[in-house]
Amino acid sequence: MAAQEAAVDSVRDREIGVEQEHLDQVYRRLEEKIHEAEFLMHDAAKRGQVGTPGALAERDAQVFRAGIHLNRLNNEFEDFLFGRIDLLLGKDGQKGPDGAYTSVEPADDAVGADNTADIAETLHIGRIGVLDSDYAPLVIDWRAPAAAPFYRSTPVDPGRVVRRRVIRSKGRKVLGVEDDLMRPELTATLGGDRLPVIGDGALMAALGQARSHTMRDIVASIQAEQDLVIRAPAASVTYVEGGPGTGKTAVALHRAAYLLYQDRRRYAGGILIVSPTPLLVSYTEGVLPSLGEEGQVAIRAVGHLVDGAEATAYDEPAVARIKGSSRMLKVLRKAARGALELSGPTAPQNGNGSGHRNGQLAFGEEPQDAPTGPPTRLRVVAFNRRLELEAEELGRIRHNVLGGTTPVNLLRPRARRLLLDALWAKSGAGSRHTDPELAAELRSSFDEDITGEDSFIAFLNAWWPELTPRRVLVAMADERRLGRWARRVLNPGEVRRLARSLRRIGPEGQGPLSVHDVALLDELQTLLGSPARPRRRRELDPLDQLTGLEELMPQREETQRERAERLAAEREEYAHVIVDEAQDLTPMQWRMVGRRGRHATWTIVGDPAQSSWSDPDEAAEARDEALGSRPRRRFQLTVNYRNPAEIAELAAKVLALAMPGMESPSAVRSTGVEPRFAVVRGDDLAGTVREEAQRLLDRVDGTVGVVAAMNHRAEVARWLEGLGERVVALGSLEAKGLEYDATVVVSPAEIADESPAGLRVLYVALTRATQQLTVVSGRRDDPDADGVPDLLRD
Ligand SMILES: Nc1ncnc2c1ncn2[C@@H]1O[C@H](COP(=O)(O)OP(=O)(O)OP(=O)(O)O)[C@@H](O)[C@H]1O
Repeated sequence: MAAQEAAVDSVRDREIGVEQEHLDQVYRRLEEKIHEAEFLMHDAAKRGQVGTPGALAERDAQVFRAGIHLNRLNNEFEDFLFGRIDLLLGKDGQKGPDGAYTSVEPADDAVGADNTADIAETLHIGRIGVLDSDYAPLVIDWRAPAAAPFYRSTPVDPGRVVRRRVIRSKGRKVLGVEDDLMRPELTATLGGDRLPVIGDGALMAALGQARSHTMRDIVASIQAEQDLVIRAPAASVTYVEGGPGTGKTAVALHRAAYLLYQDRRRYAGGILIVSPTPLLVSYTEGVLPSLGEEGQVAIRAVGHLVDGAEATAYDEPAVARIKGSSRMLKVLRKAARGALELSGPTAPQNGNGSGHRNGQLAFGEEPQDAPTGPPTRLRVVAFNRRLELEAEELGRIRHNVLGGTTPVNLLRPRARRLLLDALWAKSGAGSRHTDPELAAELRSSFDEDITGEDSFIAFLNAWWPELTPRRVLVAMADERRLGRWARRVLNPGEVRRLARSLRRIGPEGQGPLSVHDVALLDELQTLLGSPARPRRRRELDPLDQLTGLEELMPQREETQRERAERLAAEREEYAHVIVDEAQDLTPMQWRMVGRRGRHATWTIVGDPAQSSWSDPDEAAEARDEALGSRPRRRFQLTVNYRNPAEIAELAAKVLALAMPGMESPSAVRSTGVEPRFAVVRGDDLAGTVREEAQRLLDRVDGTVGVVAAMNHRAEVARWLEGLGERVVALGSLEAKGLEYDATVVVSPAEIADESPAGLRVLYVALTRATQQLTVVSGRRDDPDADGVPDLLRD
């Protein structure tokens, strides 16, 4: 027995040695490339300014890229090389651009009659591709077509793959190998020797690792059903559904990296990943650089999509429901136009006391001011005559201009023209000349006279100010006014709630916003429009005045980065939009996201069973509107890689209540550790929660998440003070998409009662742990003798 183990160990060591040799070769090759690039640079520098600026820049860029390459390999990638496949002879004998044979199916004579076969090709898979000096592949990029069999091959459908190997490495050192045999019936030889097979369970090893506060990539263990989604052609809409832990977020991120690799030019337009919470953004953000992509991908929380507006406040469910509903569109349309008329002549209001009597006052220079109402009369002097427009005429003109759907801020020139027309008619000067040319001349000098007058400019600024989205939102905080704009759309109770919630933004519009407010601001921006402004002149680019190479290096690096950042900041639309946790977007949020991908292709991942939006049908309708008639490809992910079976089973009880008939994904592993139920002693909820968190901290190496109802999260954070950085307190809605080694779920009943979608939110909370779960019941949970709360009993 011992001898057998020793033999296995020696085969393992030998195989590790084989992979180590290969990795050494890869690094040697990379260093060679760096040297080549450095030589080119020094050579170029010696020859001074012989090359054209373009050629120098190109060479310099090559050095720059090579430097980044090595830097990354040395520092960032713990496991640069992670896979290998040993393949039978292919059918067609064609090579792809990466030098590997591309056919998926084996040649007819690849396997002998006695079930023996020779390995015809061995490919190593890594985070980026490396070719040797003869352009033969040393490492194939994981996104290349030739790497697909590494993920797709299964014993049922092996293709050319005989042995699939996962290589564990750290920096330049190979630590271990794990093999799967795809064709166990074969006797395969490699270079005359029998093909060895080492251990199993590469996936299980990956899943068993402790969790940290940031997500890892899954590039070494992507599963076949996930790979299909990652590599799906980017035409139109790719729609992915799957239960908790099926890898939707991981797949979405890997897909972004794949798309960029596969068609860099097309996606130079940028990829936007929309995430539900800033917590999930910071959890996932690190994954892309490790996949070999950065710069072109923006990961943003749905509350941070509008520049200059960051959602920090939380709306109670009843308010969120109003703000998120597509009914708001009607209200906002009215408000965007109505905000011009605040307590004005055509709509007398209780108002904020209009200080403006006529056009002589300096009106509304600060559009950010709380609305004070427009002037009621225009007085000017033209051709030595005093001309006046009264409230009623002004109202008529405004009404006239506002007909149609043109954004309000873009209508100002039209309003100005109609004012001039009305004044011209008043002046009677039109009848003085019958000759059209003379009449036109007279008219234009009349216009010039008036528009040069300070009082006219001041009047126009006050009567048709440039409206900002915030200003309109502030105007909506007045309940009576909002009632008018929301007539027949919202009921009085809804108007009251909405107005009260908007008062949080304050009269200056600088108070905290919620995610739902941000979608309203974005809609208003579209309804109001931005008047054209003179463009800022582009700064001189140092590359345009290229002189010498050496001074250029540091400068160039900086300008490249700056330029990337500037482009990202200016970007309003993207070439591809990925929506994570798509089930949670409200109709108004779908509109906001939709505007950022009008010409984009889309990847949408979500799980209806985890929706915290109370009316999933309405949201689905808005989603369909945002996506238009683009054709959809649907995928389903079915395996839960996060939760052990013990936790998944418990969560399935809540799923059955929340979405009867909906199937749970099947858990891929089991730990033998059942969820634990704790009951609060006396009234000491704080003590019990703290104790359970401490208990779990002692049992796992990684993180512990404590999930409670939204309105208890601050309190729970205080209970956990001093327990260290591995433990985090979360509100139920913040837990979305995250995962921990262990979780404590505090009072399921409270979470479930929190909102109409409460059971689905509870389902989310119960599916966050990779190893252990404790449920703490309060009195409201009605626990039985074993501490199992009512909601989680059979
Ligand atoms: N093929 C895989 N290999 C290794 N780990 C995987 C694989 N697929 C998923 N995982 C891991 O499973 C966990 C869940 O993945 P992810 O968060 O992407 O799931 P999800 O479907 O978005 O879940 P939820 O809907 O609950 O947010 C992550 O830790 C992820 O790294």
